[in-house]
Amino acid sequence: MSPVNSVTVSESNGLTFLDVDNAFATARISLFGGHILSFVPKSDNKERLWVSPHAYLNGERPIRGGIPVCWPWFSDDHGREKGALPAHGFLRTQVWKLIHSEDTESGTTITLSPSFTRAEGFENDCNVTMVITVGETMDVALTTENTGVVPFEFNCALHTYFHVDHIQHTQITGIEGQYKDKLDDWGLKTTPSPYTITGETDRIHVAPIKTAEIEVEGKAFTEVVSDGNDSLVVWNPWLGAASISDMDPFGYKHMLCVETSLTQGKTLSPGASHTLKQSIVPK
Ligand SMILES: O=P(O)(O)OC[C@H]1O[C@@H](O)[C@H](O)[C@@H](O)[C@@H]1O
Repeated sequence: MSPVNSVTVSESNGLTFLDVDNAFATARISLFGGHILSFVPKSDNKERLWVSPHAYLNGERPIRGGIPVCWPWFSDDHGREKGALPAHGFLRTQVWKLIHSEDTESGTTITLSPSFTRAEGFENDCNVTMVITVGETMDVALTTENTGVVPFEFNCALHTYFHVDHIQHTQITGIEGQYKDKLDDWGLKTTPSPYTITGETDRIHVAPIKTAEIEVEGKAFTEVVSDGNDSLVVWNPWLGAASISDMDPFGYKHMLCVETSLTQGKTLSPGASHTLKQSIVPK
């Protein structure tokens, strides 16, 4: 379909990109992965997302940065041995379709859908759509609908890489309680207060946390509002970035993943649907 006036379509290295430019913000979306790469609100012209300068933007690998869509499993939680199936599922490495676009008084809405939702490790009938609204805030809603005759279980995440000027001057507010530490055999730990990032961090906060805020240099920068989640994941590879081929060794200084997630297994009955939402709210 032809998109609306605020959206420009371009191609590069075999990938198709949608660039949104409206009264409120600019944004960039790759149809490969249904992957949002940029959100710059016009209120302050500051980029809210981070994309690695070494990201593969040619369809060979998932894109490092922006908002990878994890579905129908999170990380390697696919029930087989690690590496047997792609980490974070198979939506972030396929080409999505543009279903609809619309300009409204409050922004531009783009609806995307993956080309396929059934693959090794997940053989169920369902529809997946993602509605992206680019306005004063960026709102992303990922809906999974069971169109089959048997229930199924799935997980998903909006694995957002937020841009921060410097990780050592960054603090997260709004997260309390315990988290599961992937770096310590999933041991349960107490969330630090203040919540700063001082080393490699890979945590699943298993609670339906609705609002978390990223503060940089003591000032609120980006609020992350979640809905339909059972967890919030916080990830920064720190010096481990040096061993990630599509990150540079110091890339960790300018990013922080705060991921609106389902990690505990959501069962959908036939006919039922679930929406995972993340809003990125500039402060
Ligand atoms: O390198 P990937 O597959 O994009 O994953 C990045 C990270 O994603 C996070 O969500 C996981 O908690 C980490 O364990 C993982 O390393």
